[in-house]
Amino acid sequence: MAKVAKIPIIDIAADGEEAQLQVAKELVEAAVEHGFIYIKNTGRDIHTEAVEGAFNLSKKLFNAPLEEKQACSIQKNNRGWSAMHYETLDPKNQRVGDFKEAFNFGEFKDGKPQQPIPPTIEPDLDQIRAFSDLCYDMCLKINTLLGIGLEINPPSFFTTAHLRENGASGTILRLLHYPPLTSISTAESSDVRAGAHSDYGSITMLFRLKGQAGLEILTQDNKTWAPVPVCPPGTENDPSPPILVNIGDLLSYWTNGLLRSTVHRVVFPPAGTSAIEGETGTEPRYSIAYFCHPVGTSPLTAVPSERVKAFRPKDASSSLEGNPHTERKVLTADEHLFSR
Ligand SMILES: O=C(O)CCC(=O)C(=O)O
Ligand SMILES: [Fe+2]
Repeated sequence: MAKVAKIPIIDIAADGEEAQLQVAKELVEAAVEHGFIYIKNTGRDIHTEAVEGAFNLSKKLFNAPLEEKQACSIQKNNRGWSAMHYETLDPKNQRVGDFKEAFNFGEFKDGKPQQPIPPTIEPDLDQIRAFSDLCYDMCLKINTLLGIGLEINPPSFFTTAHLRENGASGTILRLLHYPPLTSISTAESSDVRAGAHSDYGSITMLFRLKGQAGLEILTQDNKTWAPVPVCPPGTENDPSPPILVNIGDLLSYWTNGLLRSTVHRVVFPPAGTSAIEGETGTEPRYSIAYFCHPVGTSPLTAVPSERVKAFRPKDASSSLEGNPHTERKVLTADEHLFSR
């Protein structure tokens, strides 16, 4: 049976400068070592009702008539609905596309979505906006903690680059729906719910539901897949499962590879056996991801942190070999995104 992933659990709801510094250091170590971090959800930053409300809305949206969803099909701007098998995250290893459907909300402007919305959820737009606002606030908080933990001068370096008032960004709130194994008669062992990939942006915040297995990360040492429990030991009695935060490619690039962007995927858990007690793949699975991106025009200039400057990637074949801070062309966040 696969060993579960070792991912640190951090409570960022610390008050006082000293406690905050401690949390910031832990967060950076987790981002360097694992690229994934559980943020304990005691309901202070994102309350239970907000998370539950978002999942209820997600079910409502995916249950909407097909024509409503089709009328909002995903556009070049990465906003809208993607149908079952539309996306293939790991084309080299997948026979068919991902067994999932998704709906991407881009940033709202003046309180309004900038994309077609299925009429079924039109009355719920304020709720969606409020939920993305909570995610946005938490994204800023994590960016500030990373700045403190990396001893960046000023510590607001990453946070400033994410401020909405400074312009539009590729930030996306994504609702995901994965059908249960039982409703798919043709699934083969190579079929996955979401193929192996790393995320593009700065950080991703992932919300999952208790009991719903599927997410795995690629371990660094022996390159095996390790399942990621929804509620790791110590969080079982929290009001909501922890929020899983991971470092995306942009932030890894920006920090010269110091912060790790980790490959992950979503699978059909093997029938009958359960790698994680209390989790199965027999129900439809829902998850919600908030992909943070800096403002598109933000230049990804050298990070003013001694630790980042001194870091040399271990992988000699890496294109980041030698600290490129002094040599490489400064990309903007949008240029980095479009290069993907
Ligand atoms: O659904 C999940 O657990 C993960 C989804 C994911 O990795 C993604 O959408 O990038
Ligand atoms: Fe992902």
